[in-house]
Amino acid sequence: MAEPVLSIRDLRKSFGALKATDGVSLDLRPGEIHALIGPNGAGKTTLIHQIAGGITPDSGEIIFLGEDIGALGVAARARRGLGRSFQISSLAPEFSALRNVMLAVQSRQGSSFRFFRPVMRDLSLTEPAMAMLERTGLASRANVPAAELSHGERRQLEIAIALALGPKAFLLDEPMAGMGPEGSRALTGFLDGLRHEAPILLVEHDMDAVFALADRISVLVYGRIIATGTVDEIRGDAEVRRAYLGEQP
Ligand SMILES: Nc1ncnc2c1ncn2[C@@H]1O[C@H](COP(=O)(O)OP(=O)(O)OP(=O)(O)O)[C@@H](O)[C@H]1O
Repeated sequence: MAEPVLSIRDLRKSFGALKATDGVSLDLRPGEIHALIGPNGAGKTTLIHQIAGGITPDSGEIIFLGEDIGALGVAARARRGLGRSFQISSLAPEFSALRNVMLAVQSRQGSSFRFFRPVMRDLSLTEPAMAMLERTGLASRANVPAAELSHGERRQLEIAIALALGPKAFLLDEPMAGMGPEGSRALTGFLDGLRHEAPILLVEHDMDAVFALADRISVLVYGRIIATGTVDEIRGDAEVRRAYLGEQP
């Protein structure tokens, strides 16, 4: 089997007496969507933040592309290709959608000197940025300020920005949240293709999306993974049904 792109080994994080991450190990393999599901407060977001670098684990390893990235900050992990889309605050609200993606393209290209060219006419930035907006279905909204985009459109913009950074893996925390049925369907189709570009660790409460997309699912309950398996294995797992799926109407 191919080497995992991302490997979490025995990760632990407590907040006071609360074990938010209690010995979590999981792999993200090339080409897969690995969904992380679990009840509210199970520790999904805390786990994603530890992988992205925003929260420091108490112990454990995070191996990305064969390298232990545990000591690196958020920006250094992103530069190595750990793409994420869950920080709406990372958008510049007054800038257009296009300009937001151009900033990401520019940061990927490095800080070359561009003092003599008006940025919006710089084709080396506008063309790839426009291509990302087209891929995420946002091209017709390219000139709209991020602040005026709908919630769903902002999620699309975050993904366009993540794509522009050339990720080798994606961390997506509830991309379907706040999307209508049509938006969820479109995003599901988009993510389906994206896995071949970079595997995706997907935190999602929308079970239709999870069951449609996931190659594997890990179920997190009280900071521990109680099961990892295919959609069929997880649906048929008695403990999972009791701890989580059974709660769903
Ligand atoms: N900074 C913090 N300080 C103290 N407790 C925290 C902190 N962050 C998270 N927690 C607690 O850790 C536990 C896990 O929270 P987390 O947000 O990771 O869960 P989650 O699975 O993402 O939940 P949801 O599905 O509701 O988003 C919760 O009990 C939460 O209250």
